[in-house]
Amino acid sequence: MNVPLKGRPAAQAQAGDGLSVDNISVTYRNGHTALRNASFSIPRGTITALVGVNGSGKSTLFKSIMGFVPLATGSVSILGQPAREALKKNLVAYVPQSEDVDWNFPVLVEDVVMMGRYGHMNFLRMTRSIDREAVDAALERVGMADFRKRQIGELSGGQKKRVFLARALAQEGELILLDEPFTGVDVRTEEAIIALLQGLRDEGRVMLVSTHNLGSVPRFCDRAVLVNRTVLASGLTAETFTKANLEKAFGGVLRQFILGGAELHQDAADKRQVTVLTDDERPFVIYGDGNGNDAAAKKGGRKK
Ligand SMILES: Nc1ncnc2c1ncn2[C@@H]1O[C@H](COP(=O)(O)OP(=O)(O)OP(=O)(O)O)[C@@H](O)[C@H]1O
Repeated sequence: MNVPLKGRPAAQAQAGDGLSVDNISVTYRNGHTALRNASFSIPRGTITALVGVNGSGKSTLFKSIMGFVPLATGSVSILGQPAREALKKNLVAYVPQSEDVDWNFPVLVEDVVMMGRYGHMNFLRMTRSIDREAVDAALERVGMADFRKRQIGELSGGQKKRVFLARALAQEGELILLDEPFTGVDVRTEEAIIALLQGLRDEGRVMLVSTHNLGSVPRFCDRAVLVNRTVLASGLTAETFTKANLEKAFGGVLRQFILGGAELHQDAADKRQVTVLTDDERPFVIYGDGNGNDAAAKKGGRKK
C-alpha cells in the first residue's frame, strides 16, 4: 500500500547530527527557480520554525530535503550523513500539508500510521509485533487510539494532522519535517501538537516546522529560518525574529498589517522584542525576550 500523497513517492525515513542545508538551488521543470543558494543548519534537540510568505519556497525546501525534487546546486546533510543515506535509513519523517494528501484514499487510520513502519520492514512488508506496538504507542501519544478503525477521510482537520503525526512517531524519525501542522486546527489541538513537539525535542530529535502563525513561533521554537526564494536569516529565534528580518521576509504584508490599525513597537529595554499593537490596543508580542514576555495577545494598555 502506498502513502496517499498525491503524486509523491512514499515518505522514507532515517537518523544523524542535526540538519545542514548547504547552498541549495531548485528549479522546477517550468523553469521557475523556487530556491537559490539557500543555506542554514540546525542542531539536534531543537524545534525550528520555517517562515515566509506564500510561494517563498517552504514546501520546496521540504521536498528538497526529502529528495522529491532534484537539486540544481548544493547538498543536504542529515544527522551527519548525506540526505540520501539518511532517507534510506528511515531517519526522516515528513508530515505533509493537508492539501497534499488524498483523503479519498480508502485507508484506515491505523494503516496510515503503519506506513511509518514500512522503512523498518522487509520487502514483503510483514508486520511484526514491534511494528504493531509502535503503531499503538503512536496512536496513544497523539490521542487517536479510539479512531484507529476510521477511514482517514472521515476525520476532522485536527484529527487528520494527529494521524500523520502518529505516522511520524511510529516511523521513529530523528528529523521530523512538519508542513503547516497548525493550519485548520483549533487552539486546543495546536497546544497538544506543541506539547508533543516539545517532548520530541527533549528526546533529542530535530524538527523543522513551517508555519504562518508568527505569534506562536517564539513560544515553542528555539530557532527560526526566514525564507523568500533563499534563506534570508537563520539562527536563534530571539536573534532572528527581528523587525528588520521580518520586514525583509514579509515586506508589504507586515507593513499592511501595521498600517491596517496596528503598529510595530520595538521594546526599548530589549531590542530583540517586537510587539504589534492590535486594533483594540492589546500588545501582541511576535518574538519574545526569553523572560516569558512572549505570550501572544496579552491583555494590556498601549505601550509607549
Ligand atoms: N511543481 C512545481 N512546478 C513549478 N513551480 C512550482 C512547483 N511547485 C511550486 N512551484 C512554485 O515554486 C514557488 C515556491 O512554492 P512553494 O510551494 O515551495 O512555496 P511555499 O512557501 O510552501 O508556499 P505556501 O506558503 O503557499 O505553502 C512558488 O512560486 C510556486 O508557484
